[in-house]
Amino acid sequence: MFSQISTRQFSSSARNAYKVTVLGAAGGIGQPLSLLMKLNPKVTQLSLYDLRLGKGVATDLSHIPTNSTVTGYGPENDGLATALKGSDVVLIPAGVPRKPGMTRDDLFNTNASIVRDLAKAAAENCPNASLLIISNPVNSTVPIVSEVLKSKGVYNPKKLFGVTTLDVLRSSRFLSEVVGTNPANETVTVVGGHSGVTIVPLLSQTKHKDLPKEQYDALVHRIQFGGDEVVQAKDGAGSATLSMAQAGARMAGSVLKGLAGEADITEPTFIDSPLFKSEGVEFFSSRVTLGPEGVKEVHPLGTLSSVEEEMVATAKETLKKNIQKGIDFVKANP
Ligand SMILES: NC(=O)C1=CN([C@@H]2O[C@H](COP(=O)(O)OP(=O)(O)OC[C@H]3O[C@@H](n4cnc5c(N)ncnc54)[C@H](O)[C@@H]3O)[C@@H](O)[C@H]2O)C=CC1
Ligand SMILES: O=C([O-])CC(=O)C(=O)O
Repeated sequence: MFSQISTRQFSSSARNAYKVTVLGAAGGIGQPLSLLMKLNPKVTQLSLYDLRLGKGVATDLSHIPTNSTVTGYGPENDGLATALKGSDVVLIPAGVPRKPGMTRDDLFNTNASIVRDLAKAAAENCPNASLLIISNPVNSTVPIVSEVLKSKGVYNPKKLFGVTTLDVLRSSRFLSEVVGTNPANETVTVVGGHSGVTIVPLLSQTKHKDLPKEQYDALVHRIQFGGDEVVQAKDGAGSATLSMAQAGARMAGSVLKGLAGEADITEPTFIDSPLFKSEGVEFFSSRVTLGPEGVKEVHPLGTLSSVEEEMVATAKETLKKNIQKGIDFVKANP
């Protein structure tokens, strides 16, 4: 009897105990994100890696009395490989953030090789893990990871996610400010990608579809360029970290719920998507239902207003270039 119970506890289909690894765990996003993962009851092993301070952050978090062990690693003694081994979910917020005047694409030269190398390590040490990419520019770093995984023969498109959840959080918040409601009751689907015009909030699918044009235009602009607001307010000290940690923890929480077999877990996320592949857009963010194998269902965009149709068309053109840039980088710098 006892052995039956223990077997069931560890069977992969009904599991509720997961190893989550954060790469870049000592950074502005990494620290609060790691804290939030420490508070998630599905996480029983939290593994933190950074070039510096990984062990310090882990020791600090390890004093919180939740049901998980926390282990910190640096690059010495094969720390990255050890951090990743056996991971179910890997969150990647490693890399440099923007300063005022920069676009996310300006981060490409620095962050592309960081993400490529971390993806190689993930491919070698936890080829079945769900990988959640936060490092910018997301529109290019996600294709970088897919190319690396393909080159290692372990690419599973159902388990690679670009984290666009912050756009979803901002949409709820900013919409609620305009219409005077509780943001907790405002859900907005955001599709496309994660930068400027590629961020397309589908406000026509909310109950506030008749906003006056001026208000609507200002709201869409604020959602698309919400990141700039934080970059300017931080004045050279980085970009969104705390709201991003909340967004990353929500996305990771949803992926974990999907892995655990919970029903109807849906999030917008930037994935290897069938929606516009025939038009040459390999990755696209839309609502995705998450399940035990990762992506379970990719939802179509649904009915769009004519303005949204135009925004999606513009997003696709920019996305094609951003995606190709990532693919070309790995081809030229394997
Ligand atoms: N997807 C999204 O919605 C958002 C993405 N971001 C992006 O997240 C990234 C991180 O932002 P912050 O945390 O504010 O930056 P940060 O500079 O505060 O932290 C980055 C951390 O990454 C570490 N790191 C650098 N190279 C590494 C490597 N090879 N291996 C492991 N760790 C490494 C650094 O040591 C540092 O601790 C940036 O690229 C930023 O643009 C930021 C906000 C929102
Ligand atoms: O704006 C940035 O550079 C960081 C980011 O992606 C965001 O806040 O959405």
